[in-house]
Amino acid sequence: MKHEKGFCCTTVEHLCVSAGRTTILEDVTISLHCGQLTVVIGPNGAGKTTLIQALLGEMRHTGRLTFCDPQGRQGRLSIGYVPQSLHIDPNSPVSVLDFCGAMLSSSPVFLKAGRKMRQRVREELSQFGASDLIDRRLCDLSGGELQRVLLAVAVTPAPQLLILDEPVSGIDRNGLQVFYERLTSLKRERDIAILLVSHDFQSVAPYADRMVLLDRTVLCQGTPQEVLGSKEFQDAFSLYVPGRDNQ
Ligand SMILES: Nc1ncnc2c1ncn2[C@@H]1O[C@H](COP(=O)(O)OP(=O)(O)OP(=O)(O)O)[C@@H](O)[C@H]1O
Repeated sequence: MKHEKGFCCTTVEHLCVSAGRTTILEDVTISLHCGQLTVVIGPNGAGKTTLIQALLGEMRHTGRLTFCDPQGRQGRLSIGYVPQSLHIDPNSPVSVLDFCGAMLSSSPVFLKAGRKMRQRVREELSQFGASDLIDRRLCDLSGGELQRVLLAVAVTPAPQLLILDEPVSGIDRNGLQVFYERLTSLKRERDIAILLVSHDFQSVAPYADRMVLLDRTVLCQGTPQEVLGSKEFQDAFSLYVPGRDNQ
């Protein structure tokens, strides 16, 4: 049965991460709805990257991460991930086709993709305006080009949750808008919950459905307007806003 859009939900409950005696994240509770873009913001060292690592299971944590369908049944959560950057050997001969083919088929990267796989990769890349990159070497791509390729791989097949860590570095203003518009189409057409960590909260705000202000714990969450207008936001970024009570 096809579910109604926006009704599936990934819930992060009471997530805590410690390193030795240091508590990096404490009691983080967030709901991430399918078809919505949730943007996590916070000052440097707030724990944004740690949150992503914990959600990906790369960092030990306590708390629960659950996925529920519209009937409230718990299911297995599939996650797609686009990292902030990827270290690629500048001499690596691996092409975009080699990389995507290996990711989509789980074959070793040295096995050349056949005609069918080439067609499939081209189709996936075309949805992100990246089909012309198919024969380029990965190491020759710009930051923005690489992000598009990684995004195409991360959403094939469509995960329930897509996590993006600061994917805008290396992308200019125009590229940034196109990128956010692509995310908007993605969440609508594929009904994916998207979690985006961003420093550029002003640019991303018009595209965000929800915003979470993090600093060790969740200080504030709600619509972008609610969060960006909150006292917690002002305090976290030490802002003085003329015309309002800054006490
Ligand atoms: N493995 C670790 N052991 C000890 N401390 C850690 C570890 N990983 C991160 N930290 C500390 O946890 C805090 C949060 O780090 P994190 O990188 O998650 O923050 P962030 O919000 O992503 O920061 P930025 O915006 O600067 O990238 C920092 O003070 C960092 O030094």
